[in-house]
Amino acid sequence: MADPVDVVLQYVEKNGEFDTLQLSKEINEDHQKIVGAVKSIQSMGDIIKTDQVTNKHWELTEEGKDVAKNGSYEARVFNAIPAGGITQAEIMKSVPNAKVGFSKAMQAGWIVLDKSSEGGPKVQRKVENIDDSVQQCVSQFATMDLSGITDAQKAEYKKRKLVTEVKVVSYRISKGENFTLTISKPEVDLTTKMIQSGSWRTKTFKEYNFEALGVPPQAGHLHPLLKVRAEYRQIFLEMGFTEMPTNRFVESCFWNFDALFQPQQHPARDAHDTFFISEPQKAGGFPMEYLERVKKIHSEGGYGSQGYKMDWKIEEAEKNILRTHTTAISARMLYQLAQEKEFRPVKYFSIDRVFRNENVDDTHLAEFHQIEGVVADYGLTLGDLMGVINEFFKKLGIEKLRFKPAYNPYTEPSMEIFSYHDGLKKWVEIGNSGIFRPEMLIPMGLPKDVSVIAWGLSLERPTMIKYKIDNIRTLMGPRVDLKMVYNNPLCRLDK
Ligand SMILES: N[C@@H](Cc1ccccc1)C(=O)O
Repeated sequence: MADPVDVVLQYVEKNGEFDTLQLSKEINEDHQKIVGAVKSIQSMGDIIKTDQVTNKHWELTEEGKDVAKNGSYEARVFNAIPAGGITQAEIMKSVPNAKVGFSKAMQAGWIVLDKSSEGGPKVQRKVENIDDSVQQCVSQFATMDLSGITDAQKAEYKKRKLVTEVKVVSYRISKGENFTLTISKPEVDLTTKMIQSGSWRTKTFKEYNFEALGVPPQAGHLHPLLKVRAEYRQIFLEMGFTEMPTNRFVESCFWNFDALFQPQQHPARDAHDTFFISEPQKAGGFPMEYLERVKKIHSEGGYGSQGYKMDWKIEEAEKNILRTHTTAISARMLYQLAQEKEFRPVKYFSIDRVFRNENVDDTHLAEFHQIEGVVADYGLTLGDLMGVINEFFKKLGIEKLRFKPAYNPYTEPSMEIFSYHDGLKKWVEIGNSGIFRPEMLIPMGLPKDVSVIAWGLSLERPTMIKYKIDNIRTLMGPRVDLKMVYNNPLCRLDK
């Protein structure tokens, strides 16, 4: 088409007043293009007057079009019934959306299910003729003349997704004070040429539009997991915790299992549950005196413990794996703490990735993130553990907690943490916790009257709940849609 700005001006000159939708129809041009022209004329002063109008009208959906053409599903069910009746299974096969059609036809009293007929129940016609008022009504929606159609019918067909109500914003245009047919488009850029030739002196320039939205900056966007991680980190920091350095995915069995008093025959150390590294296969650089004490507690016991009374082999401890929990880092940190001249109480946390050789499904991946909190101090008790955990979850807005006795090789007692999920209306497991065993702490060199309480949970579970994601593969892995990352809002865990 000619310049849409000219088209609009000519049209208003000819017609005096008009609606942009009317023009769009008449010259068969995209309405948005005309609206664009109107807005650009608007920006040049009072050339035209504009009034925004909101129009609503009904349109048939694809399904609605099908019903208008071929009849309602209930009529199609009715029509598909031969003189002798038909089984329900056959009806279901022969008509699209037969389930809906069947129940509507039953409701209308058009058909019956005759249980007494030979060879099993059959669907029979109950009346001779039907009047397919749905088809008639829906067809009427296409004509834009809705006389005789009640609001209840409109609501019903909308609910059945046969029709939709569409809103279109258009503009009524009339001449303004400074109406003219010949507007010269103002310049948008001051160029070198204009300066050199001096032509800028006589040109008009477009005014700055300070209301215009800027171009969204091409900045990075945090993934939902990272947003939720930032919130958890904030909570730990508020509670005076220090972050542990978790920058290693490859860990030795020694720190991942042995230091945590996990027996060498434990099933978690199996290739079914753990990823073993082939290159390099072995780790080294262990603090040997400590390693000897770990060996001793496993094989012979000590400090009142019987140990496992089994051979402890360094070959097992040397194996490199992908860490199965961040508790390996807690072990390293506690060992380091024990090497300091004098014991000082600490509160540590970490949030990072761990790996388990699991079958992948909607809620499990072979890697996920663990959130872990550890407190070491003199004389901590189970009451302290429950207290910190309550405090921690309170900051997340979770107040209904229950603890259930559990088993971990490295904690005694151990407790699973459950919280009442208001949406699911049941208690769901949200974490695991315990008091680290003396068999783990004393070989490290920590004083005997120091106890260490700890708890762990996954980052994925609260993130999925927060962002209403029900398949973990939407959140992690090759199927992640970057739009999901761009568009998801920042989070507040307690909201
Ligand atoms: N490491 C445990 C979590 C945990 C951490 C600290 C104490 C007790 C349990 C797990 O993987 O589930």
